[in-house]
Amino acid sequence: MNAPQLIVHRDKELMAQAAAARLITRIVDAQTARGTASVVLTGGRNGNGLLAALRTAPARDAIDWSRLDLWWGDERFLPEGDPDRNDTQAREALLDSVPLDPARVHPMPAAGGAHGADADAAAAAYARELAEAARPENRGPVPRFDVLMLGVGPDTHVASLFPEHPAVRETERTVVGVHGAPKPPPTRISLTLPAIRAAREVWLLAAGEDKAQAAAVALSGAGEVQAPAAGAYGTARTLWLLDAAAAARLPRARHPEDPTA
Ligand SMILES: O=C(O)[C@H](O)[C@@H](O)[C@H](O)[C@H](O)COP(=O)(O)O
Repeated sequence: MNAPQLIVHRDKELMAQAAAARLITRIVDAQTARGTASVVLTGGRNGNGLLAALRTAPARDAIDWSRLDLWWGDERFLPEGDPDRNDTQAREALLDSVPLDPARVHPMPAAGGAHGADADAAAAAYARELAEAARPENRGPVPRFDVLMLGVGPDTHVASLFPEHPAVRETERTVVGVHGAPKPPPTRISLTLPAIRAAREVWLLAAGEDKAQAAAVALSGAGEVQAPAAGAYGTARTLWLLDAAAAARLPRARHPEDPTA
């Protein structure tokens, strides 16, 4: 496992803008090298804040939007178009403003769709979609994700993997249904840690003082069942993008001087 890198920005607005700029560069590098790029989106305020910052970024259209694959790390299992769905919020923040290829945007199934109210069946269908997109050279039954982004919850959850819940213990499946989630809504779909760890780069987004304890716990050597964020790392890079408030409880040794102070 590669050691997490930490970057601390002055405040959450600057963190979102800097992370958006970083994502543009990463996508352009991948598209230049391989003709395509693949990104996994996260829900939540920090994730949507990054997408909104990307929408207004001056270099936004350096990205070839027609050659970008978008997946989700988790989804609230609600009807299509529900305002609380992560994909609804992502479309409002960015996706409806850029010329993506709809065939390359992969939302997780909605409640009341092909799988009715069965979140487990919906999760299995998304796992099949991922497996179908995988190439022989990929690590397991998911495609190569260039960047997989994860908001970090105050309890250290990432995606819809909550401390001590069954989904965080999954070692085989890539996508699971989540029931009884402590963060509403209770029924969700989530990538599992094995799927997350297949990504080249995993970026964890944590801004706000309500994330300070979670960052300190996750970066202190806690186990992944107790602190799922501790189990989120990439094959090439693991990057924590924080603001000063979220970094406030990190031990000095883990708290790089804020380069933007
Ligand atoms: O479906 C969700 O709610 C998200 O995917 C979830 O994992 C989120 O990223 C964290 O809870 C952080 O959310 P905030 O950034 O809003 O604190």
